[in-house]
Amino acid sequence: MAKIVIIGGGPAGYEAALTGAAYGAEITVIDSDGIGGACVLWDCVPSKTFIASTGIRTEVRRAVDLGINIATDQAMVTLPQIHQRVKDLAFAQSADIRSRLISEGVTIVNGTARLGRTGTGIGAHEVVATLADGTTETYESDVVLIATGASPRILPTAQPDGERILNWRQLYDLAELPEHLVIVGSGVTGAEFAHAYTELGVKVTLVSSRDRVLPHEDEDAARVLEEAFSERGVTLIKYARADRVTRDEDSATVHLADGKEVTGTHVLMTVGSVPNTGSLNLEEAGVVTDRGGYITVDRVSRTSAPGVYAAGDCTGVLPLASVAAMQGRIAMYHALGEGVSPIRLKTVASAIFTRPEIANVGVSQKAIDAGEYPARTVMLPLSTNPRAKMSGLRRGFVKIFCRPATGVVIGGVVVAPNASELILPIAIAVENKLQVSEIAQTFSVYPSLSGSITEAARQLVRHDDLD
Ligand SMILES: Cc1cc2nc3c(=O)[nH]c(=O)nc-3n(C[C@H](O)[C@H](O)[C@H](O)COP(=O)(O)OP(=O)(O)OC[C@H]3O[C@@H](n4cnc5c(N)ncnc54)[C@H](O)[C@@H]3O)c2cc1C
Ligand SMILES: NC(=O)c1ccc[n+]([C@@H]2O[C@H](COP(=O)([O-])OP(=O)(O)OC[C@H]3O[C@@H](n4cnc5c(N)ncnc54)[C@H](O)[C@@H]3O)[C@@H](O)[C@H]2O)c1
Repeated sequence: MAKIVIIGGGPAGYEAALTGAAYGAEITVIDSDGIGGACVLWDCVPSKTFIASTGIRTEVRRAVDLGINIATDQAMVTLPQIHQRVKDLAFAQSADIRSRLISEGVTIVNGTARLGRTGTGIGAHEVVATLADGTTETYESDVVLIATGASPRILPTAQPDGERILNWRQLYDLAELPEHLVIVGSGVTGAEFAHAYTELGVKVTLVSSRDRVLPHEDEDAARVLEEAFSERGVTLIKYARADRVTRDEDSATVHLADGKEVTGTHVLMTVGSVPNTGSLNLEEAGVVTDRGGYITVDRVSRTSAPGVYAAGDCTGVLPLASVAAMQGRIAMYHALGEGVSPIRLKTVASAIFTRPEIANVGVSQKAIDAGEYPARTVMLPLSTNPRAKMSGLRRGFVKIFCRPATGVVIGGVVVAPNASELILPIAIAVENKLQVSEIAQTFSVYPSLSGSITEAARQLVRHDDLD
């Protein structure tokens, strides 16, 4: 029976553990903070749970347009209750995953691990764990998987103090809503929290180092979100780099590189993450990292050291829970000699949980416009969709991209309140190389937002002589 030690119990680590156990391997997971990892305890799950509460206020705000008169200020926010719900849900999910691992025969160790001796062959590796009581324990294994995730990036001149200068993991300990929240960084994390706090009635200023929010996402989608933000009173400061952040008794100030200042009651730093790889003893073990400290892996999660695999955010491949989990499973298939398909990032679906949500899959519009992929494209505004009209939705669209000659779907974007759900048919089409005609011929419910997906596909078919 193969002995496998997994360092880190987030999606990469726990999904790998379940896969390895299913194939009969003897699995030990060593985790320092809690099973489920940062994903479940501090990042993805808490933020989406928090956003679910703010979504209720979104509906209240919109209700008046549909003839239901609820004053938004009557929808009182009970912040401690929201925070408690976030924490309870995160801990319950962590406990669920822990029980599942134990029931599958996985050994769980609470400790901080690093690589010890590495070599090739059976029992060639040692992993040294410092346990909660300060003692160390050494685990021998045939295979090691490193799945240690990442942590919020901290600017030395903007140290979070948990009171006025915050990272996103400290938000759920605030006793009261900020009066004016200044968010530094307009990536996905910054945009999601700008949305959430605005919906809770907080004045938000978003400091973006680039020309727009979501610089890495679809430009049309980012424009829709910017319009929605502007309508809800978010102040967006573009081309602004934060040099440092200072605080006094009841305010915090972001000092920008051009000399200007932005003051709020609180500052939230969302300036990216750094991999948790600094104290793993990687260099001595022959595991190569890049300059940012991310572990270099191939498409089956192998590192440069034989028998040592890595998966998830510590590899920097694509920091999503779904990708971390897939990398972890692939590592186990490969290590255990099972059939394995290398990871395909072009089929990954992801979503940004703002209002509207932004979801995408496959090839991007930017890559098509740059000539990297020949494609025919369609962009269908949701304003023409009957269900959208009935629900009073003014914003959003569906984009589908397909190969010019064959009509094979290669990507798409959905901007809609539930885009994270609506992207699935396009993701299935991309994964299975379906043609636009196959989506077009599929019955969608009338009236439904998904009708815009079949309609967009029909518009592409119409111009496609060969299908
Ligand atoms: C605010 C936010 C929201 C997000 N929302 C989404 C979303 O909606 N959808 C999505 O797909 N992704 C989302 N992500 C990304 C997602 O959270 C990550 O991609 C995911 O957590 C990566 O999983 P992982 O297993 O690599 O690492 P993690 O979840 O970070 O788990 C790693 C674990 O390893 C432990 N560890 C670290 N070092 C050691 C050590 N030396 N010894 C033992 N244990 C160690 C850590 O404590 C942690 O428990 C979000 C990220 C952020 C920041
Ligand atoms: N819904 C989701 O799936 C979800 C949610 C959150 C995060 N994530 C994952 O995490 C990844 C990282 O997202 P993120 O937003 O945390 O980080 P990011 O690195 O994508 O964005 C950070 C932003 O901060 C800016 N920045 C850096 N230093 C700055 C400074 N001094 N002043 C002003 N701006 C500065 C950067 O230019 C960048 O645009 C995402 O790409 C995604 O894969 C996913």
